[in-house]
Amino acid sequence: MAEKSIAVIGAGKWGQALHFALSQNQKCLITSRTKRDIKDFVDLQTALDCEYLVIAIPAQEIREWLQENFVFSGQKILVAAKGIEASTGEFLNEIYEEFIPRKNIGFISGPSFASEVMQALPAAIVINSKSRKLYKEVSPMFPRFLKTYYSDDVIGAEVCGAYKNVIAIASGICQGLKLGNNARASLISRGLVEMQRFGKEFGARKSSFIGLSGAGDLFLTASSELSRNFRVGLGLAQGKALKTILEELGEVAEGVKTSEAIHKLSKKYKIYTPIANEVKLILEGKSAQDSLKDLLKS
Ligand SMILES: NC(=O)C1=CN([C@@H]2O[C@H](COP(=O)(O)OP(=O)(O)OC[C@H]3O[C@@H](n4cnc5c(N)ncnc54)[C@H](O)[C@@H]3O)[C@@H](O)[C@H]2O)C=CC1
Ligand SMILES: O=C(CO)COP(=O)(O)O
Repeated sequence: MAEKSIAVIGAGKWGQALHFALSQNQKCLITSRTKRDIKDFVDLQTALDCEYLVIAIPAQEIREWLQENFVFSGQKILVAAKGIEASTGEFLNEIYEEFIPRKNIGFISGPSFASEVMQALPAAIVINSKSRKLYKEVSPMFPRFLKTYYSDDVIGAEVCGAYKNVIAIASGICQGLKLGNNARASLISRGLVEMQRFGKEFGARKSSFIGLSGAGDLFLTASSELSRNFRVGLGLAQGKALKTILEELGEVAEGVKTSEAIHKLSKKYKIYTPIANEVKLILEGKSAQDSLKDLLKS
């Protein structure tokens, strides 16, 4: 295995942005399931032979990808996805830990639109890992414009990153329905409370929700059309079918499937998750008007 070699797996928006960022301080390779004409592109095996892997494959695809492609040989992994597996309600750390020792895994969280990272605009992210050693190794790999913080609250970061996508859909609906800035701010702040209540059930730390991973990423995603999840909400408010919205988007909006996962988990553990529940119902066809107005009334 080469020394301090690093590769990004998955050449979507975030994978390419992370490749750009990580290429500032060292050579960084990139691969994806289809061959791409992009700088540093290598085949999957060459990428898998690297010591550090940044895996930027969407949450719903990761289990199958790991089963089919991954053999652990000491690699250290940074997980870039933000979502919860809908079919099982399992968190990504649970899935990854079936394949890789916990001490070798870190999760990237925080407010970080790929398009802004691609322009080298400043941002702050969190590397969440049970291993501070891993953080110390990977932190210098990031460029100056991406300031890194450390947290060991892996589950907190995961809940924040996944849940904010669902609230961003709700916020996009709110915006699309022209319910006003007051309504949107209320929705976002109640969303933060809801995320925290949900996370508490799984051992997430309160402080993560008021930091970069929680409030930081939620405020970003739930108030900008740069967010794919927010745009899903706008489309729903316009009465478009989900299928059409997702086809037009052409990129992943993790909040769609994550709302199913949250529903599954909140039912199982009896957690009060009113916003996520309404988002799931709207995605299934309930009128966005009725849903959001009811939610903000009750
Ligand atoms: N775009 C952004 O600003 C950010 C995205 N994220 C997260 O990163 C993850 C990826 O998002 P994006 O790259 O933006 O999405 P994207 O839709 O642009 O790209 C997803 C990539 O995953 C690949 N992929 C999908 N299924 C696969 C499979 N089964 N095997 C191999 N590759 C597969 C696709 O070919 C595509 O290249 C998501 O979980 C997202 O929430 C996190 C932070 C920022
Ligand atoms: O997670 C993100 C920014 O931190 C990106 O959000 P979207 O997937 O909604 O575009």
